[in-house]
Amino acid sequence: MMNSIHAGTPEPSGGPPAPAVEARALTVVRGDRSVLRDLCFSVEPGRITGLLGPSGCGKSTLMRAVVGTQAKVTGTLDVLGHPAGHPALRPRVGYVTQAPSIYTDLTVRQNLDYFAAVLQPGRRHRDARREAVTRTIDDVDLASHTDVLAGTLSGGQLSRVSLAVALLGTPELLVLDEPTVGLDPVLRRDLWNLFHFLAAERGTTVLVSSHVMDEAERCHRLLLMRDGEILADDTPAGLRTRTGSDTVEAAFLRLVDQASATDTRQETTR
Ligand SMILES: Nc1ncnc2c1ncn2[C@@H]1O[C@H](COP(=O)(O)OP(=O)(O)OP(=O)(O)O)[C@@H](O)[C@H]1O
Repeated sequence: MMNSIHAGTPEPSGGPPAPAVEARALTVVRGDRSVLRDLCFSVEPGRITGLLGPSGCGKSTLMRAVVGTQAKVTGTLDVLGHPAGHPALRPRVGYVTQAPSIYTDLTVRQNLDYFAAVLQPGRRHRDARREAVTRTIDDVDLASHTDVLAGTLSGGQLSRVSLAVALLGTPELLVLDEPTVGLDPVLRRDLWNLFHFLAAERGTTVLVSSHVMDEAERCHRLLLMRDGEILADDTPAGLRTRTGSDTVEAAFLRLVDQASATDTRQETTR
């Protein structure tokens, strides 16, 4: 296994490590609506940050903004020390969308060979490419399926191929949009073990969205979203404690109820 520590390294001044992602007054307009409003948060390097919230609250939009594929973004959004979408970030950020983006008429290995060649073209990188392809197949536990056509894989296997593609360049920041949707409990557990391995052993910063609240407990830190805003930014234990709840799900529901009550009060005083 490679063991290149990228993030979490203290600043030369000895201060805390710089955030992997930092947003200030981040607003995104889609159609005629502000779907993210005035967000301020930072993502710790080398840790797993979960982005949680109900369907439509803006998780994918926020991830797209972080990887630089979202239009109409205003405010400040810095990623690994550059403005989001900066060309220097391309090899440093891995992104897995909800829909697997791989070629179904190629085998698992052919897909990875192809994307590895896009990342590191040329004969002189041949050995590095081969090493990266073997490493990522191993990471996602698909060694027994390397010569299987992607079109004949199950949904869970397909999403693991997508993840392997994102891991090819050993990204410092891995952005994962609902990677465990539709997976069985064993696969979900294996994927979460992989995320923890990546954070702990390679120093990878993982930003992962989910609307499954039990996955929240597996994150180091959580950003809870509701209707384009961040409702809470805390550790799972911190959220449970400050809301007096037994689970993150109960904490989230309590925060939603509080926010709804505030909204109603504001409506009635207008
Ligand atoms: N092309 C678009 N034009 C206008 N509004 C859009 C567009 N795409 C998404 N939206 C709206 O933006 C909001 C946020 O969508 P987004 O996909 O980011 O939510 P999400 O939290 O990722 O949802 P899910 O969990 O279902 O994937 C939603 O209300 C959605 O209706």
